[in-house]
Amino acid sequence: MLRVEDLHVAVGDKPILKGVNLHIKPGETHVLFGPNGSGKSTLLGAIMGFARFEVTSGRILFKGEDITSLSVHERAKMGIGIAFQRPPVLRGVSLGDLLKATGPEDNDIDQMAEPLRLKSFLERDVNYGFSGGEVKRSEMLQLLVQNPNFVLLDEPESGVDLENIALIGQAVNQLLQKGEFPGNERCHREIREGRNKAGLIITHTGYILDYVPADLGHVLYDGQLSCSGFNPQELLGCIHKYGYAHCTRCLA
Ligand SMILES: Nc1ncnc2c1ncn2[C@@H]1O[C@H](COP(=O)(O)OP(=O)(O)OP(=O)(O)O)[C@@H](O)[C@H]1O
Repeated sequence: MLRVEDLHVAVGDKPILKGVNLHIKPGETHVLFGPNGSGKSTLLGAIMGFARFEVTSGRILFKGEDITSLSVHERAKMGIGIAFQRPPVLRGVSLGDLLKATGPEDNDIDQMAEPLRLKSFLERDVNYGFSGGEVKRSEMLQLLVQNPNFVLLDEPESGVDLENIALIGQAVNQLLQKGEFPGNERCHREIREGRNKAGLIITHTGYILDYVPADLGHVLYDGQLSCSGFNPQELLGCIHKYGYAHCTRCLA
């Protein structure tokens, strides 16, 4: 579904990604670990097509098509969605209006907001005054409404309290067709029809893995995938034991 080939990305004049190769097949969930500043969000931003991430060489293919020069809007229409690490506040735009504008008419927004405990937030401006955990739940709700084929999740559980991580996990599973979620009939139809969604999740702690079954894990270190294609839980254990720089030690 997604193929990243020898991707080099710069932000301003600074090279951040220095030859990333990644292949995520339909139905697969991959996890991305790595130290602060190694380029994880840069990789997600480059896949989504944000202009500040300049692809200096390499390419990104989605559903077999080279999307390297496509706009964010075109990529979103092809089925890529992103949940930000630190999403912006949108003053003057209520969450309910945003959700109505981005999703199909047959979505029951109230019903979809209920399990994420966001029904009372629909009248509020997007993310304005939301707590850290509320922002993350709002990101999940926006993605559930958009219903993309491929999701990029940047630290979905960071700042979320222990009880609400389960809600985030449930939402991620719905996005990845690993479980049901109320109010989104289109998603349920797709699950029954067996469509294969896929995703790439950045996590530092791995807490989300307690709820979301993931297939493969990678470590981004100094702009490259230094350790790639391992069981995510085992990889997490190796990072704890040997650190990011030497995590291949117990896996290679
Ligand atoms: N405009 C800029 N000019 C110079 N460096 C930048 C600019 N924007 C981002 N960077 C740098 O790019 C590097 C990669 O950032 P990125 O957000 O991708 O890291 P990350 O792996 O997601 O980190 P974290 O785990 O802390 O979220 C960081 O060192 C950051 O400071």
